[in-house]
Amino acid sequence: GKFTVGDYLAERLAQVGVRHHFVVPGDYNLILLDKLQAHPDLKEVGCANELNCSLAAEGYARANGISACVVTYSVGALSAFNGTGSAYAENLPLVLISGSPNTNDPSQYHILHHTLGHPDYTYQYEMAKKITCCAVAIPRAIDAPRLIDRALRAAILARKPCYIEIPTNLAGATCVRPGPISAITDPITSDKSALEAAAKCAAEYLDGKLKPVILVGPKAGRAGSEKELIEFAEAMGCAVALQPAAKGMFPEDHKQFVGIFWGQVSSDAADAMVHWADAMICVGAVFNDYSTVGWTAVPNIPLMTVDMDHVTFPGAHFSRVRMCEFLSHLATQVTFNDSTMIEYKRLKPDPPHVHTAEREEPLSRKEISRQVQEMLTDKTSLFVDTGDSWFNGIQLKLPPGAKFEIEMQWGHIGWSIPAAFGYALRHPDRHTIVLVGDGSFQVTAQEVSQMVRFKVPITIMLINNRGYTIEVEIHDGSYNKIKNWDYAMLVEAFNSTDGHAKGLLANTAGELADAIKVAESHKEGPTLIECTIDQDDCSKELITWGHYVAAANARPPRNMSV
Ligand SMILES: C/C(NCc1cnc(C)nc1N)=C(/S)[C@H](O)COP(=O)(O)OP(=O)(O)O
Ligand SMILES: [Mg+2]
Repeated sequence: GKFTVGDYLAERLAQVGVRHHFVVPGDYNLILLDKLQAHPDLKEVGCANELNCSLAAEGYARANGISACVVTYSVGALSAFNGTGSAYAENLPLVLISGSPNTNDPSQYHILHHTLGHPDYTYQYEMAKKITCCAVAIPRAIDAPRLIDRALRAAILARKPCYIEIPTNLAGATCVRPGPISAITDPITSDKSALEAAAKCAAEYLDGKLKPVILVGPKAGRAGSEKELIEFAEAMGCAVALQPAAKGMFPEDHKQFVGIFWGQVSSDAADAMVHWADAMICVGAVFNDYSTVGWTAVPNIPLMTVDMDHVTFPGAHFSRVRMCEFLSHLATQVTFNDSTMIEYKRLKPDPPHVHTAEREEPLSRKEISRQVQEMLTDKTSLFVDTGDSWFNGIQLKLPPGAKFEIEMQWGHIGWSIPAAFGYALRHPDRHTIVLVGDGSFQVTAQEVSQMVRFKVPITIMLINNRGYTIEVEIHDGSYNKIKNWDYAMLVEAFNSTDGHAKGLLANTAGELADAIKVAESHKEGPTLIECTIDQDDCSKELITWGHYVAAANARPPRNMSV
């Protein structure tokens, strides 16, 4: 048959590495879905709603490097904007694709369904521009190759989402076949002179410094620089601290790992090392209100920062220097200096004694963490949702090979359920485990039914503390209470007559241990374990962190009258 706009998009998505595309159908995108479905390399994954569809694509992009979410106009896309915002905040190239009205409708001033009820349908495209690095609306079939290629290349280079809007009557319109994919995927390498000048500046910055420390942030992983980071760190010989959102991006069993730097809620004396440093090399770091504990933990020495495509020093900036190329170049230039590791050996706290609860003891947060720690292997990918799960997850020690996924910049409660689903489809080889609170779970619970449908054996540790405990610790009120569900029963409901999920309840340490054994041998579908703990049984880190974040939120408005 004829080659169409939809076929062009399908071929390009397959060429950039997409193997599953996440969809919710609607009459503006049905022809497009047919074309995507027809591509041999693409597997269509239906989701229960467009918020979850976009969050599943966000999680898929973490596993695959790029993802696609296909929704219908307005009623679909406006929900998918939330997962797209997450992809923007988290530096993930999610391709948001939306069907849109027939190209004849605007000039006929037609009032159409799913729209705001007036004949101007450009509002979605205008909104999409704000939350993507490139937004295109295809006006004619002949423009499709140029605009689709532009959006895909922009997303791949910037590691940000892009938006492609395809009118319902263009998806099946005739289109030329795509040219070489290298035109889309070839990276922009560092400018040679900028790279050399930046390396020279680094030598000057480090010259004479006695106690350099490397601080790793979340963009180090997103830039695909984990290998070069290890090379650089080993050439330096110095302490390596990680921001919480970067957990898992540098091996925690590495001899130079000194813990998570998170101000007063740091782990393993990482804060002492950062405060002791006389030089700090920030690699992909993001200093926001949460990672600086309400601005109480902002480094106060001059920094050298290595970002995804530029490098800065006190008094210098170099554009078009790619992080991975700069780090591996520096690794051949720097002088080995392990003074910080010698000091760390003096400071490193002894591992805390962890109490093992008796089987009949009521479950506590500490006992859950102890048992989850024992679940972690080199095959584990651990997702931690917004809530005390952040703190419990970040305090866990990752064994070699274990991976960690967190959404600390966007922080959408419930993200972990669809995101883990999308991730696990791309990584069936890994054991995906989710740490999620009861409040978060209630936001996106429907996607457990997709885990049942696609037989994805994810283990969901649902921490039921009867409400929004993070919010309770920041600022309490009746709004932090939620209606309790029978979570184990809910999973049975998703099974209906043809599902194989397991829903288990653990009120005691023994029941949790037994439930984890069931989960580890259950491969036919997800296992949800509801772990009940007291509402105020939260980590000490959450209470400290919540106190400072609440203070930052409460800063009075500057006196504007003078
Ligand atoms: C309501 C909200 N944040 C505000 C919020 C509201 N809506 C969205 C989409 N995202 C958000 N972060 C948060 S962190 C709750 O404490 C989460 O509760 P839960 O999942 O139960 O975890 P904890 O009990 O450990 O806090
Ligand atoms: Mg809760």
